[in-house]
Amino acid sequence: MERISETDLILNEDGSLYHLNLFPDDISDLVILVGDPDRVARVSRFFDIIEVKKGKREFITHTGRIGKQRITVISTGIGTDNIDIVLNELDALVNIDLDTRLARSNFQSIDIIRIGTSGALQPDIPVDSLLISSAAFGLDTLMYFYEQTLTLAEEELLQQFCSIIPDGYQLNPYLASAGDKLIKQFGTMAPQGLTITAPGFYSPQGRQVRAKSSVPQLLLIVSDFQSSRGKITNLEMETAGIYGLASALGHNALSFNVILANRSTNKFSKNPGAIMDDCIQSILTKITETYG
Ligand SMILES: O=P(O)(O)O[C@H]1O[C@H](CO)[C@@H](O)[C@H]1O
Ligand SMILES: O=c1cc[nH]c(=O)[nH]1
Repeated sequence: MERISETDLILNEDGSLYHLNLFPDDISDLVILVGDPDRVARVSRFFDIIEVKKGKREFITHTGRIGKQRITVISTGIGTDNIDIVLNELDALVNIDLDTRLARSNFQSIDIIRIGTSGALQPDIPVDSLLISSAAFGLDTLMYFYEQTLTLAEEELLQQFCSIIPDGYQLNPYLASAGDKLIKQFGTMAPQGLTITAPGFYSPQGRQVRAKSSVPQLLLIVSDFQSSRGKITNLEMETAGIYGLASALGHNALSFNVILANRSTNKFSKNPGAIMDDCIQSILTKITETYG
């Protein structure tokens, strides 16, 4: 086993992880990821007890319990570049001895559940509904930097998707899937769909404000895509990175998308806060039924 150097895995002066500012005891093996730092407290207010409240930059962490189940909720901020930080540091907290800087011999897998917002692509997906990403195409570049193993079916799906991207679009998508275990446990809670993880909110999600888009047909092309695993249902900014890195590290991940916008009908939720709160509550209820 090789010792991990001081610049490969950086610790703060107190020995906590560089960005998350956490120690191994601060987290559960069941982790909820949210984008918005303010959403952390909106999740943890349903905990019976909060044991840990820490943070640094956009990475706010609360750990507590519902009944006997210990749960950690962490904000990632926006984008897969932050997912790189959060997933690697979470994994380090459970699978690296921070004193010896050696990987622990007893690998521990964690369950990672994203509760995020998203825009639907298909006209029949209602605003304010919940959707599970069965898999996600990453239009960002995060997983170019990690070894990925795809099943034959995943390779075929990725090929199908790549074949509809017009020449000149300079997109090189990757694909990553939800963890089988969590799909089995939570998969009936909401419709499942294929997600696009975009490296931005505006032109990378087909929005036209003032800057001219170089991919003006993006929304049309991805909404028309029909695959053996159905249509592409929604756009957001983290899921493919979470699925890709969770799988590379041996963890299970599942992404819930609270649909706030419908890009086909141009409708936006009239009550995004209340809808998110309802979704958080039903996911926490299912978590307690499943793990409790
Ligand atoms: O609501 P969150 O979890 O941040 O998720 C979505 O909202 C943000 C964009 O507004 C992106 O992070 C996107 O993935
Ligand atoms: O359209 C949307 C809505 C929420 N989050 C996104 O990334 N896109």
